[in-house]
Amino acid sequence: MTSQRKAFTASPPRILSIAGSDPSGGAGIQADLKTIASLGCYGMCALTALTAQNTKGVSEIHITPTDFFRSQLQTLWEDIEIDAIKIGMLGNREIINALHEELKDRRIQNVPIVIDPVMVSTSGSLLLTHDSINDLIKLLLPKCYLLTPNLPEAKQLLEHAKSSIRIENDGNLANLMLAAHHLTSLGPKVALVKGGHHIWKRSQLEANLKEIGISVEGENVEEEKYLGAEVLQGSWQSHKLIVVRTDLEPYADVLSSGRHDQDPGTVADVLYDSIKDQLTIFVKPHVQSQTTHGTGCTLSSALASNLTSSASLTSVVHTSIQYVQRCISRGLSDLGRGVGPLNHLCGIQPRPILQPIDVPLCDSERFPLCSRLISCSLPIWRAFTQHPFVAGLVGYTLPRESFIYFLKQDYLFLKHYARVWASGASSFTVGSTFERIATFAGIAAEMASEADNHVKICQRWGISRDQLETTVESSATLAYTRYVLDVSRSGDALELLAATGPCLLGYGEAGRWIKKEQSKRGALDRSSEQAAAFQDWVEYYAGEEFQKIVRDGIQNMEKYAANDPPSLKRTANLQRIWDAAIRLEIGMWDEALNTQLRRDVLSS
Ligand SMILES: Cc1ncc(COP(=O)(O)O)c(N)n1
Repeated sequence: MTSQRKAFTASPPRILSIAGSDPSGGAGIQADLKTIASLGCYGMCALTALTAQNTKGVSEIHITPTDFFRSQLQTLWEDIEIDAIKIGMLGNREIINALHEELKDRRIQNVPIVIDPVMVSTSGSLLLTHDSINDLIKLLLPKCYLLTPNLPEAKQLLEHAKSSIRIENDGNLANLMLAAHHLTSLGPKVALVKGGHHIWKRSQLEANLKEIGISVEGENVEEEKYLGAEVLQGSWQSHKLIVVRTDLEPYADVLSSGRHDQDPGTVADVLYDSIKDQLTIFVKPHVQSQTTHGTGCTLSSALASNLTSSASLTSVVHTSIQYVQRCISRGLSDLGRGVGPLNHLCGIQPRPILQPIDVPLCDSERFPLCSRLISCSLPIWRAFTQHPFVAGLVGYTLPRESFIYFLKQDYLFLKHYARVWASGASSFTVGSTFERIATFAGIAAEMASEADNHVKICQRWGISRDQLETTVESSATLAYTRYVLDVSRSGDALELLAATGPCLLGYGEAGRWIKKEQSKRGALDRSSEQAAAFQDWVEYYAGEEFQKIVRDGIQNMEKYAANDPPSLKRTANLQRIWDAAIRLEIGMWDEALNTQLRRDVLSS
């Protein structure tokens, strides 16, 4: 049982939180692990300290003995590859020095490190001794990719580092920008200074934006591009400057329990990316809430999780901020008697329409629609493209009967798919041009060639085309194919592309993922008939010919979207279709893995 489970394990991105424990579950490693899991990643932790605390405050702190702290890390390094690290409460100098030593390990040299410089808890307890701040600056900031202080913490760090820069604590955007910029000279490549302590009237913030040369109307307003935000561009003191606003209607409706009066107040965070020399101001509505315990922990672990995608830094930060905003707005206000925790798991309940973007597969600037659809479906997207069925093809541990079962069903599936494209080519709608007819008919023809590949693989086991043709269609195949046919008849071209996109893009990604995983394992024994058949399948989907079809498919979708940019409502509908198709894809693979159970009810 154990080894079988292991054979089918496809790990999601692995995030390590190095932080303290909060037994009330709102902050520290407890918040981190919930955040990481709800963003579709696998969370681990090494404890720097035990605290006794609840929603009202911290009553006691017990710092982990240094040797034991190091031992936790070494035990992880020697076994598990880590994709991102988040560092939170450190407690004292001994822990900082021990961590500094451990971070020298060559196995984690390229892992992005996010540091939340936790100094004082919301309730006022000291979580880092004063004499530790210089060590934090000297030993850990040079290792840091992304530092996430709030403005008072940023000010303290700069003062301890004897920076010549003086920051006022008034939330003025210029202060946030100066702080973010100067903090990167202490080592971090990127600094995100959180301005949540200062609540602006929207009109004041707009005046402040104007003062620094960003206008809210006019030429530098870039149209919303599926980002779920209004994006403005400009410059400040020779740095490129972007403003991402989610405080304006209709974006602000993401906070369903927030206030909806004229001016609910606005807060701003500032990011400085020293690699691009670019500042980004994230302006968001102030969420009227008493449930903010653990906000910093949650944001930094969301950032570490989202950094494992290949999204641009701006969209990683935007995505993470939006996640935290939602968790605060749905916070658990009556959990205890003090400051309640965020609702970390609200993100895995049915999603509101405007999810922020994040781009695991394609570039958000060149492919805004596809990257948006993928990022908003990320947990199920990963469950699909790295499904245990797919994972079983990496080392050929997938049961043979599951594979054959799937090929037979997929053969039927492809036939219905060809019908879908042919009907898309023949339907006469406003967008019915020769180009569209030719594209759609061309895709129908590609289905035939994919089906031929299935026939070729099946022949290895003496299964003929006739047998494939007479296979009984399973419930998962019926559900998926008829759903797509339904969309093709009742929807427009873009909806059809959203329904079929997961199949095309997902198989392309699965093929590439299997090859990548195989290359990590070194030489595989391909001498058995089974291994050869599995590998034929892998090579087909990872091969350049299929990958080109995927790229063309992405471009085709983007072209349709660019010609007739979907409104927010239509984008939300495309997302629903896309998500449904992913769930149906997962259903086909689930079913194939459960063939033993089905044998009695389906003739093969
Ligand atoms: C273990 C631990 N880590 C971090 C915080 C800071 O969180 P907050 O500022 O919300 O109190 C905390 N209270 N406990």
